[in-house]
Amino acid sequence: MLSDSVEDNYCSSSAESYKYQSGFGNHFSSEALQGALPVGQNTPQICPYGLYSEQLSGTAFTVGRSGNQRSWLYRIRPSVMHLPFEPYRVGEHGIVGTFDARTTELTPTQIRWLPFAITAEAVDFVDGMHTIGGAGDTALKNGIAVHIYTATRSMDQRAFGNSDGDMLIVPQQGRLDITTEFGPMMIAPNEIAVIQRGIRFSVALLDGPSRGYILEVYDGHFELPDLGPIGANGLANPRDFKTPAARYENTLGEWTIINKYQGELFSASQDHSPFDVVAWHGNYAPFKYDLANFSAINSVSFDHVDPSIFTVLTCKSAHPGTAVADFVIFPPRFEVQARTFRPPYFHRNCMSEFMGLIRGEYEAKKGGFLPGGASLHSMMTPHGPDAKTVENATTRDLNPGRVADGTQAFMFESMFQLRLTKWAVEHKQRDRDYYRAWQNIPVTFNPEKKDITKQDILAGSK
Ligand SMILES: O=C(O)Cc1cc(O)ccc1O
Ligand SMILES: [Fe+2]
Repeated sequence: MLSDSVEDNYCSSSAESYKYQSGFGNHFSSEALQGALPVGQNTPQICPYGLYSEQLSGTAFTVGRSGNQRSWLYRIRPSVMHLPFEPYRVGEHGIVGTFDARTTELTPTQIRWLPFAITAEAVDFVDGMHTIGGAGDTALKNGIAVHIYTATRSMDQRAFGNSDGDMLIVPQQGRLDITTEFGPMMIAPNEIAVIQRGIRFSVALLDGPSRGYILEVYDGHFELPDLGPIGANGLANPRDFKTPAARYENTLGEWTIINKYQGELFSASQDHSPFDVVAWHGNYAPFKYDLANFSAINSVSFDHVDPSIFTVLTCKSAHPGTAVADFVIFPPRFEVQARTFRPPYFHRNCMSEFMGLIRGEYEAKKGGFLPGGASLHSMMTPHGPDAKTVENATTRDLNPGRVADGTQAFMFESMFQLRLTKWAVEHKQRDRDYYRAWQNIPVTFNPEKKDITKQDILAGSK
């Protein structure tokens, strides 16, 4: 038997400590100690090195083979060795998991938030998580939530596990060192991580005050979109996804497990590190992806292509082609379309569009939509480029050019109608003047002249 506290091969602060396995949806195998994975079976009577085997199911046992997800963890102690869960900060934490009239408010209006302020107080990733809005109910495994996190300190001997859904984390400021049961991973702004239901993790801040966005889905898992006529390659390529390699710590000490269950938080203490998984195998495992690896595809002739062309990951619903949520980005790229109104078009959508900005400027809104801020254009609510963008788009020369250089905006697009938390609706960073973005769009209609020129538009705007 290994004795407690003698062995500690976990050190997350140096770059060499991150080792990844490449691929999307693979059946991975990883061991931090050679020979720790049982050969030929999952549950030997006694596992190598005296480890315990534990299955983590990401889908019901009986889900068909192509969709079935589970992993086997070989750990020093089974994760059940903790004291009972007790309510944690009831009524105080910022998280919501049921989106009804008790917890949330409704408005179809266009909403924008200036960058969410990062508190000066010492707040870790869990305590710094606030729900902006969502739909549905975790208990029915139906719906989504959108959260913002702002954090100023690392989680200290605390691990977080979410019984309610999978979380897609989009850091906007500050690199995150995320220790997971499957091993450590580091994500920087312009990278994302997905941590699925039930997987415990702890977030350390590598660059001080940090901020980012979280998309949580209560059912299904994120997958790569089908490519159809695009062919076998392009958009997010499978081999650019990275899953951590096993790394464990064998330490005693007081740990707190915070469990999000039905939108409430519960805490349980235990006398040892939860990151004691020495080896694991399976296809239910967290992963990260660098958005710079996205191979963007778009029109090389004319017209603005729908933003679905930039889908990184999708969580499918039961309705083919209609997503519980898509994670879409607006990456730097060339723009070459001829005779085209190039920015995002005016739009009313049967889906909800929540957007955030990681860095730079978004092509449809040159001011007001800022890194660390957000916008929500709800189902069928009109939106589109602001007045300045419209003027530029209708009067500019359409040379080939670059769009969005140095920027990265993204959208969580969902089939659900979102309700907003009071926190979000009343937030002091809410931009009450957002509607003004569209008020000065000029009327260029002239029933006597079919072929309106740039000069006509410029003359009209004087
Ligand atoms: O800015 C938006 O609203 C997102 C968006 C972008 C785009 O290129 C086309 C449609 C659309 O809704
Ligand atoms: Fe839109």
